[in-house]
Amino acid sequence: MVGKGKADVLQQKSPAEFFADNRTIAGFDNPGKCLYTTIRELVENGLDAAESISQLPDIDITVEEISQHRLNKMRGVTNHDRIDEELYQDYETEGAKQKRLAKEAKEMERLEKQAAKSAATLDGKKRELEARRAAQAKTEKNFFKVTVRDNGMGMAHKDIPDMLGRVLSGTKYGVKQTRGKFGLGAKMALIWSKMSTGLPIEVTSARCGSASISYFKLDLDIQRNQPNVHEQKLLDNGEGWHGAELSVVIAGNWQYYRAKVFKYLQQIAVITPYAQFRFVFKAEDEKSSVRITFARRTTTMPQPPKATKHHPSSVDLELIKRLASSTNCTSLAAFLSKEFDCIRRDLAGTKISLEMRCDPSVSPAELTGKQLVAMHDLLHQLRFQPPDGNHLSPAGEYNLRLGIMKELRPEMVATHQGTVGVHEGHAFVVEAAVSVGGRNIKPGLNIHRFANRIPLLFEGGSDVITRTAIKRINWSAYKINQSSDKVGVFVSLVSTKIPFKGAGKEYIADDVEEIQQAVRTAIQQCCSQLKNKISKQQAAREQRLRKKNLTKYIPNVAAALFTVLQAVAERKEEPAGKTTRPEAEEVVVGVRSGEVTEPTLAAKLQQHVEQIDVDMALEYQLQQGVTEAAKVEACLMPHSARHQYGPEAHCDVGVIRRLQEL
Ligand SMILES: Nc1ncnc2c1ncn2[C@@H]1O[C@H](COP(=O)(O)OP(=O)(O)OP(=O)(O)O)[C@@H](O)[C@H]1O
Repeated sequence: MVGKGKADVLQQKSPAEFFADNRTIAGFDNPGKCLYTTIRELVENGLDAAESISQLPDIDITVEEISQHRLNKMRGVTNHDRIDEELYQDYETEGAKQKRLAKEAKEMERLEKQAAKSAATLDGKKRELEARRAAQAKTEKNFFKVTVRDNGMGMAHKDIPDMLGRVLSGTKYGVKQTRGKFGLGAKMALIWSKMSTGLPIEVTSARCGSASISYFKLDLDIQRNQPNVHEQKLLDNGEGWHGAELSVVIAGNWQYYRAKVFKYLQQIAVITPYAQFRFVFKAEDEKSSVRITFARRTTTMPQPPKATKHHPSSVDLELIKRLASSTNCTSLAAFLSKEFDCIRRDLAGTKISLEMRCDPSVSPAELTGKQLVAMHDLLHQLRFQPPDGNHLSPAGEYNLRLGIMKELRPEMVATHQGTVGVHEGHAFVVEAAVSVGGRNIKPGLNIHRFANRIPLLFEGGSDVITRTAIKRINWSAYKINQSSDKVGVFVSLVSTKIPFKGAGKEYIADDVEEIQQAVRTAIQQCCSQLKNKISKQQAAREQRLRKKNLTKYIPNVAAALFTVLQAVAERKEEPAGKTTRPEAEEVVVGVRSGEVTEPTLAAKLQQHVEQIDVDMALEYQLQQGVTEAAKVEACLMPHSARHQYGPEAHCDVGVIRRLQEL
């Protein structure tokens, strides 16, 4: 008989244990990414909290570097001097150090020699070396205290331990557009803090109008998935503050991820220009500290998203069972019309019940398992109005444009907001902006992705927005060169259900046909608007170039012309049979009298070039068509009852009417 091995023993894991073991799923990969995701999760909670009470968000983010020595002090661990250096990983004998330095110098020398032969090889090698160094830096870790403070709705005292100390608990599970969704982010930051430093989270929070401020120091019992409160107290809220401040001490890597953190902050400032973000990085060495403020540029906030009901075609069997057992409705008819979106009263009252072969007055709680299965099938087969999307809260073209102008200062930008689409019974809206030019923009497509107004910075290659922009748009048809022009593509998707891949909310699936199509249409609409502007800009550029070229030759032409004219002027007699035109004769006389000189000729030529410029501009306008709508009445003197129109003067581009006094 084979005995049961240890591996066969049935074990169970709590959700907290599962996520602690599989941190990557939630975006907590390496120390650097953990620092980035912690900041992101706390900032997004702050934004959700402020927007839910229609408060212009004020978010303060502080990342404080903490040395191992200070961390040990915080943890109450005694700092010991090393007794035997050789036992440590970072130990290097003097000989080994010299050997390493010599090897590195030799490698550099070799690379430089290669440079003489082929620049490309050197580039490749350098990149290889940099990648190796980066990979090393990525896994290096330091310690940081991350604190995020907001002016949102705050949390009720009694709920704080569960909200922040129990994985998969939150207030954002309803059918509502929110940045948070899974009830996981802040807890993952705490789990990482427990795993990397062993320190608890500190929370200070007050609800609007609350006389006290709640303070908690707590951590999470990972095996039991339960909060473990170390300390709690109520402080006086004399100043009537509301909001939350969360603080965790975690391992991280600032050096490698600082660029990502700044990019994230810049992107979130683009999509939320009505928020103010103050970021401070306090380094151990004061010189390396950083302070950045992304100032609020508008006080116009999008309408807050509203909670809506489940659309009948979005519900699964389990959800129907849950709704039927928890509803307050006492009849099937009321249950269908009150618990679901888009089911008309008349349909719910008779027709659907009839199709289900059920009495409309039967209590939902009394429906049998089979009847619930029949209801589920039916709800997916019947035709209902799609959700109208009024509950969604896109950033709005105004905000999107403002954010882009503020952060990137492009030469031109076009925006478009698509109509409401539906995916699995969930409404969605796609907004897009395409910009050309601007500061800190690389040539090519610079794609910026947002989902429920969160910037997405990782896994871009698999995302529906990136793939659509790169593969499904014919940029040249819009006079945009996708490799040499500095193009910014901004696409924001809002929905009550974003098809994210993974709990880390890093990219949107590319397999939803409706979303793919809506993203494509939104980008194309922006491109069409830009095409017109780009054509005009190109024509103006060509014109400027032509003028520049003509102007360049004026001195030489004037000199040559003047030499010829001088020769003619010095001639005593005209050759026989040759008659000179009177205008030419006039010029020759001018040369003789000194009235026409080389500079006057040059000035005349310049005047002519300027005139061509004006004529061409007018001609261009004519080609574009001066439409009725484009005509503007301009009065050059006060237009009153004492005046009337006199005779009209017509020219190619307009009509001038003289005003006469009566
Ligand atoms: N700054 C805050 N202000 C008010 N409530 C907060 C704040 N931070 C967290 N909460 C509450 O705690 C809950 C849990 O937050 P957590 O970050 O763990 O998950 P979430 O935001 O709901 O979802 P996700 O995991 O998708 O981010 C939130 O649903 C919210 O109710």
